[in-house]
Amino acid sequence: MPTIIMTKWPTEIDGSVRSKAMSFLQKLSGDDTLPGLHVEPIALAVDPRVRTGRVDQFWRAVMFRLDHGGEAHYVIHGVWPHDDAIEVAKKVRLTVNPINGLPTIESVAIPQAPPALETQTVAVPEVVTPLLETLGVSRDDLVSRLGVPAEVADQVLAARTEDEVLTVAQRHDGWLGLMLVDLATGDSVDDVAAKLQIEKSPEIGDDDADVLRSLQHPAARMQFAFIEDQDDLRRVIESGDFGRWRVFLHPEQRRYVEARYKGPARVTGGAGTGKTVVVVHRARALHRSAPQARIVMTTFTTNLADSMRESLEQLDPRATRAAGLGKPGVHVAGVDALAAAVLRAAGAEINQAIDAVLGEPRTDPNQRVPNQRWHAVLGATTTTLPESLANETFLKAEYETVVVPHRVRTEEDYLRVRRAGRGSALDRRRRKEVWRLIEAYRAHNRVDGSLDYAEAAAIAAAWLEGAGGAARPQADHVLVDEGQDLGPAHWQMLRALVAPGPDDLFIAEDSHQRIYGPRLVLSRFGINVVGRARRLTLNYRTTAQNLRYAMGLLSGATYVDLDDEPEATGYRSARTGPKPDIRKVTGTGGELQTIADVLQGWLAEDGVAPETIAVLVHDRFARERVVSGLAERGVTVRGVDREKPGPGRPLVMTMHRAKGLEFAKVVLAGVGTKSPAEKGRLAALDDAEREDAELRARSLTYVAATRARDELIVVERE
Ligand SMILES: Nc1ncnc2c1ncn2[C@@H]1O[C@H](COP(=O)(O)OP(=O)(O)OP(=O)(O)O)[C@@H](O)[C@H]1O
Repeated sequence: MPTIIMTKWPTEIDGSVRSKAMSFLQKLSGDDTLPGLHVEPIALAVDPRVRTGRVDQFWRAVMFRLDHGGEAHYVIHGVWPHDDAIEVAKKVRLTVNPINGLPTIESVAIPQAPPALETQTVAVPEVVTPLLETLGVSRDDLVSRLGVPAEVADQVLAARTEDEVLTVAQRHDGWLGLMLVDLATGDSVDDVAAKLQIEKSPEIGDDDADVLRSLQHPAARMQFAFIEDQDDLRRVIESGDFGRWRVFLHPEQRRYVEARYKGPARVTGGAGTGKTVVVVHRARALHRSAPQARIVMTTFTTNLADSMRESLEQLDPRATRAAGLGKPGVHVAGVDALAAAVLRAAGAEINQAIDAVLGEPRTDPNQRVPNQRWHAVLGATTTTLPESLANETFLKAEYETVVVPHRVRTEEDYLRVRRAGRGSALDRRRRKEVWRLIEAYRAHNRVDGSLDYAEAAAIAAAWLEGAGGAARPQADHVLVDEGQDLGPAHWQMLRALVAPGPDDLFIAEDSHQRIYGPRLVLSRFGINVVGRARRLTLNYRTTAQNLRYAMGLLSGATYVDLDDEPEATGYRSARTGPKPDIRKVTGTGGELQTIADVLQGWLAEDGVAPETIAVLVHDRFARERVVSGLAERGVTVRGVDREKPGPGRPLVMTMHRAKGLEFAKVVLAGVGTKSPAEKGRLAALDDAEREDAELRARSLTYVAATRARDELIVVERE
């Protein structure tokens, strides 16, 4: 039976043609000799492998036929109206690059347009050394080492700035475009060759078997997908632009999806580099190779867990959802929901685990402590501690990063515990005083019998580790997204959820986006990823201009990853667009009017779906203010809290809520301003705590700025 190999189609086709194309390809993959398919060569075509096929009376498919091992293989180039299809078919050619062994589809009769070297973003002086020359990349490197076609090499060598190289890169899909982006952003020729897994002298010719081999190369699979079954086919045809992640992985993404590790592994990468995509694909790959395996996919927030679950369903509707924690299939849940599931699974045995962590019972372990509890405790208890310690931020952090994970049950335990990683030193007298507040906190919780989130996770960990019995792992593979936001007790629980072994834990993280969790080092929790930590660098989401602005927000601060190593930067994007627009405004009125004007302008543009526009603000109060302020100015928007955003209106949400989401156009409001309450809170903190709070505030703005795919407007109050 013929094999179908799909490409990213260069033409836009609407739904009805798509379903006809689907039925054509289904028939083709069953029997390519069926007369109704009209699979025919084209006279005078530059490539003798080219064929056309009849999709319907009006539409034709253009494809390449390759014969190998007694079977036909069809590389589907696209679907066009009849006459256009014949024109395309005459000119198009599928070749193997003789230097790097990668496949290329080129249209021989259409000359390459010269690079449009002017861009609106950079003022270039008259005489400037071309960028690649400055970076030490020669024509010989490009042509003879990497296999860049000579005319493209000449164009990029003439380009003076990064944006000019990106303009050339944007004209070339697949490995060639990617190569140019990586070179423009400073990768060495060797780095590029290694990333794309290009061998020095691939022994590859140009017959059908060679072409097929080249189509299987990891770098080729960014553009070419071998179809295994009808579901695969449907996924590729229906995916469109936004569904490409389901099919065409970057070679590095593919590597981390397919790699099998001896123990925990970690992938880092800036916002939008496709970490979530890797986690979801990897979960599916593990599930496919062992359908009975118990796979857990988790992240910090419930909203993100929901969207990962949806992504898995889109990727593979047949992937089995586990019937619950500890059952075969894929179980997707936010990390705190996971803790709750463990507590439920433990039944009465949980009491021993509660005792191991708290040293006292809780009557209602499934109930969570209300948000304001530390506040209430501070209001009701006198203390001799200075304000820099007697505040909610310090006490909560001390409790969640020292007391709970160390299972400190008594004052004596607390006086002895190591407070590694905590900024403020505490002498014995102060420790006693802190412990008094912790006792008060626990006393409040005893009354309603509840646990806070950190306690619940630590108790879940204790039960899984075997408090009162043997260890009780509930999973074979655990995959974690947004790892930077998890706290110590979460890691204890995840470590205990799966027995140490091959592919036990896979973690995606970006320390630049740490907005919830404390700084911590994974090895303290028995999670050792040394030698298995990897990095993604290509941003798929946002334009190079937005990315530069977002990275600029981080400059000057120091970030370390979950291995305590400095976080790298060097992220790049293959897309270009307008520079972010920074608008200075005066007062709340000025801010609201500017946002209203921007939204009205965007809504008036053709083809803009309102729900792809978002206004991101600091907190719920600002959200409510913006929603009503815009309504007063005639712009109806939708304030989004925890629920799934609906269609039809621009959205207003907090920057925290926007984590993991993306929008075509984004307004960031309130950047650079702090409310009086926030100023007061920061002023009360000690230096270490304040520094961390400020780092997180920066990260929050970075998270928000990286939600914009195309356009970003930042409204700053003077
Ligand atoms: N191989 C790919 N092909 C096309 N699009 C991709 C690919 N990988 C990722 N994307 C797209 O890039 C965007 C960002 O991907 P994803 O959310 O996985 O990144 P992330 O690193 O988890 O981002 P963040 O840390 O900001 O949440 C998504 O729209 C995703 O569909």
